[in-house]
Amino acid sequence: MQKHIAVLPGDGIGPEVTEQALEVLKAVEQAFGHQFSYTHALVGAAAIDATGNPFPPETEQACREADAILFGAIGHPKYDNDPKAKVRPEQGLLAMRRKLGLFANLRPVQSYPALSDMSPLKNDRLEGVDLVVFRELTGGIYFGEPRGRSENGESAFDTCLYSKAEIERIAKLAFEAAQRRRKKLTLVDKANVLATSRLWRETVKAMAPAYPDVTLDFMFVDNAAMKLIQQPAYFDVIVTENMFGDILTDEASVITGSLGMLPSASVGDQVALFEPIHGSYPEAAGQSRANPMAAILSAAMLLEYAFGMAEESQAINQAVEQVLAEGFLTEDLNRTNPQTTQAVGSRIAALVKESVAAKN
Ligand SMILES: NC(=O)C1=CN([C@@H]2O[C@H](COP(=O)(O)OP(=O)(O)OC[C@H]3O[C@@H](n4cnc5c(N)ncnc54)[C@H](O)[C@@H]3O)[C@@H](O)[C@H]2O)C=CC1
Ligand SMILES: CC(C)CC(=O)C(=O)O
Ligand SMILES: [Mg+2]
Repeated sequence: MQKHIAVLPGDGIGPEVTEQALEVLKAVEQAFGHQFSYTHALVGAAAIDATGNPFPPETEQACREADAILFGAIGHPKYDNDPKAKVRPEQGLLAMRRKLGLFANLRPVQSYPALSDMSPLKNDRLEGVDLVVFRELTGGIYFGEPRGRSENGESAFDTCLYSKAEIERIAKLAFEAAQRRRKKLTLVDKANVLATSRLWRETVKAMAPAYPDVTLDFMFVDNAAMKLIQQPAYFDVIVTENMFGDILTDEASVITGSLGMLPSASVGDQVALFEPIHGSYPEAAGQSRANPMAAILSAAMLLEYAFGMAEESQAINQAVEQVLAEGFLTEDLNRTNPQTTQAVGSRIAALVKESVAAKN
């Protein structure tokens, strides 16, 4: 099958983990006889350095012309450490999500038995953890206007804004996912305090009768943060607003043992984008120390969701599980004998090819 992928490596570890995801995609092409073409484009600090714009028009065009987008990560300390910076890499990420209409970010979380020693959670809490967070991605406090500083600079403000339509479109996807899974949906909010959360609760509750096979419950975000650690297997599908989903999923990554394990899919009405949930991890940039699995598992999600290639996606997931079982891992998951980013990516790519060759 011929497909076209826009590749946006971004900043920090973004390029090195994306390179490994590409190596694995090339292994899939070879093993399954597909032909993918790739267009590389700039985003984030790399795009600011080259063009002054963190999401330049050429990048937007490359995204719109693609069948799917593979994204690494953005962010650079020179902006993080400058509160007065006029333009920031993160604006590129937010603009990309908004302009491409990527309103739902699906973040699956599962426990891997091979990593149980790396998770701070006790083994009995890890059993059967298989949940997915539907994080709203183009609304809420990351986008609401007005925002800024008071004239005397002594105070600052942000706006959290949601419309019923924004809530309904992501809740629909979350209800449908719950129907395909264990039929349980949890809305995480702060409806005891926030007006936006009360709108979320009212809107999602009103939709529930259309999904009679799904059990819907509600949980305050502070309680959810605790429950994710105390009893993660409680959850099936979580739907939540932008900032709560952002924070809860970094927290949920400790279930697996590393932030370098969680992939995601950002979907909307047009082209979908696939990205690890982690950031640009600047401390490790250029050192081949970062875990490439979140990026590689994002490529597996791309194959399944954007191209309908379930078997190909499964081949990657199985190769990752095998590498986990072998203990052939980067330093976040193997402190005594760590492998490089590149070695782990190449091992997964080789296993994909071997597994397909063994079947033929
Ligand atoms: N989607 C994106 O592009 C995101 C970008 N950022 C940006 O990234 C920069 C750094 O932000 P941080 O808060 O430090 O978040 P981060 O996700 O880059 O790193 C936090 C910590 O997680 C671990 N980690 C992250 N990715 C890893 C990987 N692949 N392998 C092993 N360990 C990994 C490291 O211990 C690291 O110190 C900032 O500029 C921030 O704005 C942050 C989050 C998401
Ligand atoms: C700029 C941030 C919203 C990025 C982030 O933390 C994320 O998308 O997970
Ligand atoms: Mg985040």
